[in-house]
This record gives sequence, C-alpha cells and structure tokens, in this order.
Amino acid sequence: MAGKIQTLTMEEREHLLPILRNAQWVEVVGRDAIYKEFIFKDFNQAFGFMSRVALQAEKMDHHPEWFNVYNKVQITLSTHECGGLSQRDITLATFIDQVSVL
Ligand SMILES: C[C@H](O)[C@H](O)[C@H]1CNC2=NC(N)=NC(=O)C2=N1
Repeated sequence: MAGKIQTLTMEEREHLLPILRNAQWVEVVGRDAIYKEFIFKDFNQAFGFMSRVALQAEKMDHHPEWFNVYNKVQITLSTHECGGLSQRDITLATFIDQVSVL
C-alpha cells in the first residue's frame, strides 16, 4: 500500500495558495478546504463540465463535494483521509480549471 496521504506543508501552501487564489479558488473558513463557483451558459454546459470532472474524479478516486442548480456549479475540495488539503486537491483543482474553459 502506498504511503498515507498527508496534508500540504506550510511551505507547499505558501507556494500553492496564491496560485489557487489567482484562479478564484478561496479557502473555506473553519475547514481546511478550497471552494470555487462556476457559472455556465446553461444546464447543458454545466452538466457537460460535471461529467468531465466526474470521470476524472473516479479515475483519481478523489471526489468533489459539489452543488449544482441549472448553470451554477459550486465545488469544495478537501481530502477526508487526512482531514485537510492534500496534493490530490491541487491536482483535481487544476484539472477542473482546465475543463471549465473548454
Ligand atoms: C475509500 C475511498 O478510496 C476513499 O473514501 C476516497 C474516495 N474519494 C475521496 N475524495 C475526497 N475528496 N477525499 C477523500 O479522502 C476520498 N477518499
């Protein structure tokens, strides 16, 4: 079995969080997690985006907490196994940003 997943170190956060903030991710208050809201043209665009994210999440075995209504998708990322932000959240956030602009 691979090593246990660890939360990001202070050093990693100092490097990564500014990059995420630039991409409109925000740190959740009271919880070690990141959040971003996406607005699409309509439900079809939103659900197409969610489908792409869902397939990747399943591949990574790393799943978003999310809420959708019509053209709006709100996403929270955190790693339950380590109780906070890990590299997996960064990897998934980067993928999400890529497919949100396709
Ligand atoms: C059993 C399964 O591998 C785990 O529960 C995975 C599934 N998806 C997950 N998704 C997220 N976001 N965090 C986790 O810790 C996590 N753990």
